[in-house]
Amino acid sequence: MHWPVACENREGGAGGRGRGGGSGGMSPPFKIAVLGAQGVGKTAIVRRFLCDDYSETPSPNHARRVYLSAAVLNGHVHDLQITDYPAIPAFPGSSLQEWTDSCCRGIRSAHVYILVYDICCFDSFEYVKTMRQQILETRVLGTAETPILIVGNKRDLQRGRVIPRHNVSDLVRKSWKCGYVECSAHFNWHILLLFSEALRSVGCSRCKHVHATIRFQRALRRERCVLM
Ligand SMILES: Nc1nc2c(ncn2[C@@H]2O[C@H](COP(=O)(O)OP(=O)(O)OP(=O)(O)O)[C@@H](O)[C@H]2O)c(=O)[nH]1
Repeated sequence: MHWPVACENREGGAGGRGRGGGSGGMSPPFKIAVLGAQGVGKTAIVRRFLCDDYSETPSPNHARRVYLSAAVLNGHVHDLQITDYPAIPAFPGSSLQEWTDSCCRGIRSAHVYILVYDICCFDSFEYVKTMRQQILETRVLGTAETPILIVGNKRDLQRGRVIPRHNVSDLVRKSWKCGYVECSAHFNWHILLLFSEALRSVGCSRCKHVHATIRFQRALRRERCVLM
């Protein structure tokens, strides 16, 4: 199994362009929005995925960070735009609100939302609940299907879990009809899986017949699993 090892992830403003290669600029990037309460590990997850990097020092985000990467989906290279948003107080209810708050730019047109909570923090799950509800209520009209993936981070702190896993999983999968993944950015558990799930859900809503075969640029190495 081979995949590109060069890392071309770029960090910058929303004006960042897709890669010159990849899909050849022909198709828009898959836009992935990572949301969650403060300190749940959004940045840690994104950086672990893109750079295999992890820091124990909290570095609160006050602005959104946009990263570009790529994934091979069923033999085609797609640009990925992953945006790590700060803990926004509410999902913007209109385009105007979205564009007047620089933290929120681009959020309403994401193709998939990764909503992260800390399995040891009840309030962070409440945040996810609220955010999901607001996304469903306020998304851009005409985008009926809004893939949302719920992610429980800090799985390594399992002993401090505040809601039993099966309760959350049942609620999320059966009632919300969303995907659910638990991960640890600290130990790199299920980080690849969660982005694969996110991409799969975008593939499914964009193109029904896609049974996604996914390889990520740079994100797969050595001991990590290969998803085919
Ligand atoms: N034990 C453990 N700690 C984690 C994990 N992921 C993140 N952390 C820690 O949680 C703290 C917050 O992580 P961040 O990635 O900055 O969280 P964030 O959600 O981006 O925070 P804001 O930008 O403030 O919203 C840091 O000290 C991380 O080291 C994890 O999987 N396990």
